[in-house]
Amino acid sequence: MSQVLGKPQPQDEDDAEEEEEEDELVGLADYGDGPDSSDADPDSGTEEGVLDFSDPFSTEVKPRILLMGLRRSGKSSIQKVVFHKMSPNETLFLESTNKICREDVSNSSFVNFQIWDFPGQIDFFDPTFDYEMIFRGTGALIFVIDSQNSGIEKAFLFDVVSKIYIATDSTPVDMQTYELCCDMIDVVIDISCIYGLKEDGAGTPYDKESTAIIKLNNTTVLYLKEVTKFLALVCFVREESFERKGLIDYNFHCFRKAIHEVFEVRMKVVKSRKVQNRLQKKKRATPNGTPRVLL
Ligand SMILES: Nc1nc2c(ncn2[C@@H]2O[C@H](COP(=O)(O)OP(=O)(O)OP(=O)(O)O)[C@@H](O)[C@H]2O)c(=O)[nH]1
Repeated sequence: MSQVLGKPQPQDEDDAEEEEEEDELVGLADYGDGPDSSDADPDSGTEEGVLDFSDPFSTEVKPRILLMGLRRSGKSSIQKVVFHKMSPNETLFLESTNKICREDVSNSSFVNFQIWDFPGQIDFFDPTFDYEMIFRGTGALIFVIDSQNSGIEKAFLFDVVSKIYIATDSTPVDMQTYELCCDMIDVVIDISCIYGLKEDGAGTPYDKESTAIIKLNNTTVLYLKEVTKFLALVCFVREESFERKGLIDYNFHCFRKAIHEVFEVRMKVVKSRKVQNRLQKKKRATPNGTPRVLL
């Protein structure tokens, strides 16, 4: 996470750790400082250069996304368009990446990971690289939305900053539907930025519960509801069902509660991991090499 200007600097290692811990916990509930890029030189042998993805004493264990592919195959473009709001046309002017770049993405409560961009010219199969590749599913988060009974035709749980959908129901996703949701998020987020998160925009049905409604046609309504400050549920609802909105709102209420519980568990896990790491470090050695705990 990048350093915050004007913030008093920690006095010692423990203070620094505590501050980092606080930052991470805050990061789960608030925006961080946005993406933080750094170049990692594979030859330098520094922390950034060594491709050690498994530091056992690391206090911050972030999932890592490795962008790998042929030269000029679009790795940097994906990163810029998804995380920096660069328009696809602008990627035409991107220069070739000539070293490994690492970026911390921590500007939302849910999306918190590192991206490593491996430039096309790097021979990833060079035996001097010590790496391990793990492909992990993101894990579906949509608990059961009672779509049949509530009249919801399609539901997405979005990270509103990156507009990545974290989860969706089991019906197929088509690009048009997805793009419509993204446009709606853009509009709602713009309005909420202008008028303050909990205020109505002029003529826009953005009420105090952070809800937005757009009537698409005679049969479907697009319904957005804020789940947390960073997550929004966007649903396509049949209009006749929307008239009985109580059931949808009840479903939403249960869903929101479950999501909040997930975050509470996550906060507890992060906190206990930090405590464990600190204990482990203290046990290791004093500055003169004497073990702190005499056996
Ligand atoms: N037509 C088309 N062009 C693309 C697409 N994605 C990226 N490009 C273009 O391809 C060129 C290379 O894109 P980069 O994102 O720099 O590729 P890279 O894989 O990071 O390249 P290296 O850094 O050399 O490894 C740019 O001019 C992009 O505008 C795509 O989906 N379609």
